[in-house]
Amino acid sequence: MTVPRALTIAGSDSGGGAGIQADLKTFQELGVFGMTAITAVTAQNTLGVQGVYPLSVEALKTQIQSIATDLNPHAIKTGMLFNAEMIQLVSEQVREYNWENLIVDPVMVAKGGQSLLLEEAVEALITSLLPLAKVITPNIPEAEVLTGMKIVTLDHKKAAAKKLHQLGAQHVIIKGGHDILGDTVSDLLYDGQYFEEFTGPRKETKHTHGTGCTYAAAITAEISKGRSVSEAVTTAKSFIQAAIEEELGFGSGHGPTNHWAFNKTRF
Ligand SMILES: Nc1ncnc2c1ncn2[C@@H]1O[C@H](COP(=O)(O)OP(=O)(O)OP(=O)(O)O)[C@@H](O)[C@H]1O
Ligand SMILES: Cc1ncc(COP(=O)(O)O)c(N)n1
Repeated sequence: MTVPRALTIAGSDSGGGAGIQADLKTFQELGVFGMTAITAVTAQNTLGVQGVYPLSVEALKTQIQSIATDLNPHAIKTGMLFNAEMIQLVSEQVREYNWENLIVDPVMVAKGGQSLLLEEAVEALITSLLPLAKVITPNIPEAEVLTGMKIVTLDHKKAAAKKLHQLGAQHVIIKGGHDILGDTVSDLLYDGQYFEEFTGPRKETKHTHGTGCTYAAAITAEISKGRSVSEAVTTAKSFIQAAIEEELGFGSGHGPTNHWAFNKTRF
């Protein structure tokens, strides 16, 4: 039996709700062996980001090399990439190792508003990494930055998804967490031909730290098992819905989601 294996290239969140920690917990819950290449160490809790300590480009390069030359991941996810040099390096390595199952979560700012990607790195993300992505998972503000378009209506979302596809991403998912408030939250998937919506009930809660990381990690885990993008998003939506609904409720600010809720509801 082949053990599905996934690599996350992202920042460490000391608070455990987002970044590398959210990715590993999600991989584990979905039965996938997780590996990591860390871009930066952050000091965070539910109140915000108290420090960002990027690693050297050399340190990132060697981590990815170690994994690529021995452990053969079936899918690769990127999260916080911090600067243009790291984006350039990851793009080169994705090409060098012929990694086709690349899921790009274009992390830009944390919930509390602190920057996790330098402004001058956005161009590198668009020109170097986006064209290599099998799936890109921006939230609405990230999709606005990447496309230069204002997104309010469903038609705007569709136009932005088309533009991101034209820029080279094979599949685009524009997430609805930041949508105008309603009873439901809808994520829009575009594969270059068809649109598909994934909709669930909106939970009124402040405990949404790491929702984006967790969702993209669940998509990555399912793709590492050989699922189609649409199948992977279906599972990921159920995973994040359970993780938000069964909230853990600790921390004085934006608390983490519940990574074990999905399996608890199934068994
Ligand atoms: N209040 C909510 N209730 C139910 N589902 C939600 C809620 N908020 C976000 N989601 C879902 O969580 C996933 C992540 O969406 P969101 O738009 O919040 O991403 P994000 O902004 O990148 O996350 P993050 O806040 O971690 O940066 C999507 O599937 C979205 O539909
Ligand atoms: C290391 C790291 N990566 C990603 C996020 C985004 O998550 P959120 O927007 O929920 O704070 C984060 N806070 N920290």
